[in-house]
This record gives sequence, structure tokens and C-alpha cells, in this order.
Amino acid sequence: MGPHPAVAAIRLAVRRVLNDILAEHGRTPGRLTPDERSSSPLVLVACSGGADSMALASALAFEAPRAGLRAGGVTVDHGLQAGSDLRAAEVASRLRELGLDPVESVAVTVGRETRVAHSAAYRGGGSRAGGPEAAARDARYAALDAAAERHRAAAVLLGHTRDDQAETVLLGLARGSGIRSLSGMAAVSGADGRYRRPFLQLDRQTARKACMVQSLPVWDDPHNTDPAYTRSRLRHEGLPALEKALGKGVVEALARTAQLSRDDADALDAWAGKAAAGVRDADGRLECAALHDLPPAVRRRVLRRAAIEAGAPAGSLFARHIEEVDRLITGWRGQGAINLPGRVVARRQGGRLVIRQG
Ligand SMILES: Nc1ncnc2c1ncn2[C@@H]1O[C@H](COP(=O)(O)OP(=O)(O)OP(=O)(O)O)[C@@H](O)[C@H]1O
Repeated sequence: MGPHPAVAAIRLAVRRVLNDILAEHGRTPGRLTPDERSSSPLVLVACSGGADSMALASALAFEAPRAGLRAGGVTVDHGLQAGSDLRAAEVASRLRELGLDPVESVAVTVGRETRVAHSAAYRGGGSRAGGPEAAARDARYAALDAAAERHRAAAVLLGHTRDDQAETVLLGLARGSGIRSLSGMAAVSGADGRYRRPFLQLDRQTARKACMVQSLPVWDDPHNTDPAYTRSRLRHEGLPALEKALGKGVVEALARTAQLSRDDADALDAWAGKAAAGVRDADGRLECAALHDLPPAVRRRVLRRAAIEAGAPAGSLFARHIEEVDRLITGWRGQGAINLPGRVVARRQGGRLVIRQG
């Protein structure tokens, strides 16, 4: 008898991603001999101990040796709840029981300077827009990046599911975001495509079921049900209300919107990349008349790229900033310079737009 359908589904999702990683390393799937083991690429799973990432860890532990890859795990202790250090240690020991090796528990301090074990220091991103959730996320990714580098990992797997994707799209819609935000999380992201999300097409219920039938203990993060958090309200009130009003299938539809938006955003970014070269003069200033002739979606992307190239941090550069700069082109009334994040300033000089450090 084969595995339970939920277990088969999570394993298939992970196998696909492992096959991609193997292909990128010029390898074919197959079990390792003991000699080959130390030189085979390492895939880490980022595990909170929640159902999604425990399911992911179990599928990785099962599939990696069959594919000819090593598998390890990292759990991050954000230090935000009492006893979080004990829980992280417990998650680490569960990962070891699954057969993962190496396994690390990394402590970070969110909000101020963020430290991890191994004496390295990272910025927690406390001043970043988005509040404590964003600060915790920044600290977590810094720690995961560092762990991946320490272990020279080929990839880090994350347990985001189709439900997480739908929530991300809805949050973006409610904020009035453009299609790049509506495209949600990418299946592959980060430095050199380090982060992989095998479960983006899989629903949360399947991951939870897979844990249940494999008797994997899971930790339910109280933040996930705390109505103080926007995402929690969306998950427990917003999406169910939408499904009640519009019928089942809202989550799948939103995930499809993410995919379609990603394709559109990629195409527009490529267009803007080409257009950017055509609107610059020899001194790197932008020609306002040429910018004016571009479709607004392309023009805004050209302006955003120029601001980022001048040093504006992408994470702090919002649509409202770009709209203000855009008015120097489309609504020119002699306005003064526009200040952007990262001490970047946009100002009009005759028929040219200059975007550079203030
Ligand atoms: N403390 C953590 N340590 C390591 N990885 C984490 C941690 N928190 C989140 N992750 C990774 O990020 C993914 C998304 O986390 P998030 O908290 O947004 O979703 P979730 O639905 O609560 O996931 P899970 O059920 O796995 O906790 C997780 O599946 C996991 O891969």
C-alpha cells in the first residue's frame, strides 16, 4: 500500500524541487554511496515547528537521500515568546529524529541589533515599515541567509502554502499595491535562487493532514490565531467571510492571480529595463520628454529602477514615492525636489530629471 494521499502530495512537491536543484548542479537523481555523501549538495529546510514546515521537513528527509542530496534543517528562535528557546530546541531535536543533519537552532533578537549564535551580528530591521511582523521576518531571513552560507547550502526550503499566497495577494489588494506585490511569493527567490517554496501549489490542509497521519507533533504558533495580527484576522475572518460570500475556490483563484500577475510584472520589468537605456542622456540624467511618451506602468518602473540605482532601499520605496516623482514628468508645475528613502533626491533640471544621493 502506498503512502496516504497527503503524504504522497507533499513528497511529490518536494521531489520536483529537489530534481530542479539536482539539474542545476548537473546531477541526476539516485542514491548516494557513503563516499559520495560528503560532496553532495546540501538542502536545508527552514522549520518553525508548525504544520507546514514540519510536513516539509518530513518530505525532505524522505526524498533527499533517494535523490542523492544531503538534507539539514534550521529553526530560528525569535525570542518573542516566553519559552521560545525551549521550543526551538525541541523543534531541532524533532528534525534530528527525522534524520536531518546538520540541524541548527539559531537565536535572533528582533528589532534592535540582531544576534545569532556563532557570534555573528545582523540587523533586525526594527525601523523597517511593516511593524513587528516585518522585523521578525527580516531577522529570520538574515539568520537563514547566514546559515545557508555557513553550510554552503545549495538551497533553503520554505513551507509557504497556497493559502499563504492567497493571503499575501489579498493584503496587497487591500493596500492598493501594483501587480508586483500581487504576484505574491516566488517559487524561487533570494541570492542565487537560494529560497525554494515547494508547497506554493499545495493547500495548508494537506500539510496538516500529512503531519497527522505521520504522527508528527506540530506546534501551533499563538500568533497565527491572535487577532492582534493582520494576517491572523485575514486567515480566520477575512478569507472565510469571502468564501461564504463568493463561494469556495477563492484561495485557488487568488493564487492564480498571483501567478498571472507575476508573468505580467516580469514582462513589464523587462520592458522597463530596455526603456531605461533609451531615456538616459550621456550624464545619466533622464529625458523628461522621452519618459512622458512611455506607458505609465513602464515609466513608473523606470523611475523606480533609477531611484534604487541611486541608493534608495527597495523595501522602503513605495508607490506613493514613485507617484510623486512621476508628477515631475506628467504634472510639472515647477515643484521642488522630492526626497526619497535612502537620502535619494529627485529633481527636475529643465527637460531632464536627476535622481541621485541628496
Ligand atoms: N521560526 C522559524 N524558523 C525557521 N523557519 C521559519 C520560522 N518561521 C517561519 N519559517 C519558515 O517560513 C515559512 C513561512 O512561515 P510563516 O510563519 O509565514 O507561515 P506558517 O503558515 O505559520 O508556517 P509553518 O506552519 O511552517 O510555521 C515556514 O513554513 C518556514 O519554512
